[in-house]
Amino acid sequence: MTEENAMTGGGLDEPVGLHAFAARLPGVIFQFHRDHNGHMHFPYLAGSGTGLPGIDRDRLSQDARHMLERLNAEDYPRVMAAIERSARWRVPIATKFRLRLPSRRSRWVALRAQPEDAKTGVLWHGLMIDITEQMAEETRLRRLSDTDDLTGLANRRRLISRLDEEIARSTRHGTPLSLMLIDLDHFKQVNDTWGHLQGDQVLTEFASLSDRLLREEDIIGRLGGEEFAVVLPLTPLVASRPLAERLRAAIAEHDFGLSPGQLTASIGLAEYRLGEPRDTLIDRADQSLYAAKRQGRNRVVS
Ligand SMILES: Nc1nc2c(ncn2[C@@H]2O[C@H](COP(=O)(O)OP(=O)(O)OP(=O)(O)O)[C@@H](O)[C@H]2O)c(=O)[nH]1
Repeated sequence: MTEENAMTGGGLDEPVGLHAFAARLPGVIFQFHRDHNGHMHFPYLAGSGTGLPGIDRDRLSQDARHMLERLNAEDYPRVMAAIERSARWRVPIATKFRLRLPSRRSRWVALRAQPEDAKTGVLWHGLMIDITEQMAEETRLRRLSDTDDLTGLANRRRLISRLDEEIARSTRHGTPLSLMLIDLDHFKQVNDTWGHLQGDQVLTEFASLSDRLLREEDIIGRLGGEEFAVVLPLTPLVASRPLAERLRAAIAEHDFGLSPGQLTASIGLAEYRLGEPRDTLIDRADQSLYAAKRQGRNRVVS
């Protein structure tokens, strides 16, 4: 599109002014000013986004707080820090935030702005664009890539990432953390006797049974095949044992639609030792699990 075309309304001959053109943009362009006393306002603000309910352009031209007050509480410190960093080092702002609307719904907004020195402070030239739909799609994709297809539990990647987060938390605060590995016993026989589809059904049912029995803060995931893991935050070994025992008993008693005494599980436990690598913790839980299998299965070993 040539510049001349861009300045004509709907591609017709009638020319439109820059402001009318800006008002039609699917977003917002702005100038944002912060004076030496920290007062902020928008000397220029245009675009279709300025028509959002609750956004008063005239008030914003006097005082930016009218918009900053509408930022989601979680995002507010991050946005303010980005403005501060940009003002101090004259680096561009690139951030995103949620803007609360009067309907109590909120929209995700991406913001890019370039700072420059102004006599009275710092002046930014920037744009904002609504990215609510993209953020929803991103969340959906992340959930898909984090989830085990068959059982709907966290997959290995997600579980290991949550384990790493909990290890970091435990290291920082000195709080206890345990890891439980669960392996269904003789699962090959389930498949061989009842067929692979029934095997899949058992795995799904096992997943929802375990999910129901665990506490809200416990994180269960499927490591692969018939092996599962549970990250138990704020839980020392002495407290994880009864939990594992309850789970083991519930599995042994549950009717999976196979023959009686049908399905059992072996469980290995280990408590995180301050400073040990994540894989060492997994190895120790795995050794406990192996011991449970060796000792006859359908048991908990720590
Ligand atoms: N139906 C089904 N079976 C699976 C799936 N993933 C792994 N398996 C089966 O799980 C079985 C695991 O067998 P093994 O590793 O020999 O262990 P096991 O028979 O459970 O014996 P122990 O663990 O020693 O008690 C294999 O037959 C795999 O095919 C799955 O997604 N669906």
